[in-house]
Amino acid sequence: MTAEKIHPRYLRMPHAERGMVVGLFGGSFNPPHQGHALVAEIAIRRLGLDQLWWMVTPGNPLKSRNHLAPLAERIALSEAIAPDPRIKVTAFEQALGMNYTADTLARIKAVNRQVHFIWIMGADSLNTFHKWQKWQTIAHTFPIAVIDRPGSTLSYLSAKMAKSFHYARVDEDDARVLWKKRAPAWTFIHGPRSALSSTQLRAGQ
Ligand SMILES: Nc1ncnc2c1ncn2[C@@H]1O[C@H](COP(=O)(O)OP(=O)(O)OP(=O)(O)O)[C@@H](O)[C@H]1O
Ligand SMILES: O=C(O)c1ccc[n+]([C@@H]2O[C@H](COP(=O)([O-])O)[C@@H](O)[C@H]2O)c1
Repeated sequence: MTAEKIHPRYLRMPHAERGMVVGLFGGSFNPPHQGHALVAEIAIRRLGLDQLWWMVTPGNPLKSRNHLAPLAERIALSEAIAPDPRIKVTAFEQALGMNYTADTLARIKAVNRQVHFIWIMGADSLNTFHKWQKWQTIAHTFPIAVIDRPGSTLSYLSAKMAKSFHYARVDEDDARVLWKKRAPAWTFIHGPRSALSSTQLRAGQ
């Protein structure tokens, strides 16, 4: 399926008002599942978000695209599963020709100087974060909230990112004011967990 089948509203960066706190939740969503919806719900509540941009990536640079469903399909399934009107499903990275998060965040920052952003990811992503392009730049761009995930609970201690930015860790009791912190700043949020994964769903389990 090609970009022409994607409604143009998904190819524009969502609009946020000045002063808003906006979570950026990037993912392959191949397919999206209730674990993603739970992360979004926890992030909205614990971080006090006005919006959460559910950013469906054209393709994770570290993953093979062999079994990647078309972007239009991942967008439609994300819309169907996103539980809250504050969630804005988007795929504007496709239109910008970007799939490196560092580039995306630089662009978001450049055009939204008055908005407060927080990058959101699951605990498994924290484990591999140091393999992302310009990962230290990402950590210096926006605060980061890591949501616990079964199997990766200890990443907040063992991940390379966690060690490198140990000094910048914020207690989860202060998650609601994370947006006020100057990056680097990150927190690890515990709460209800889901063991679901897209891999499992693709395997039909
Ligand atoms: N069950 C879950 N609990 C917490 N975070 C999750 C969960 N599932 C996915 N995430 C997070 O959501 C984001 C998008 O994940 P992704 O779309 O790759 O899903 P996935 O289930 O990990 O997929 P796959 O199994 O194909 O790797 C990532 O930051 C990931 O860490
Ligand atoms: O920029 C990178 O090098 C990079 C490497 C791996 C993952 N990411 C981003 O991380 C988000 C989660 O990806 P995924 O495949 O784990 O759902 C998604 O927005 C990807 O574009 C980004």
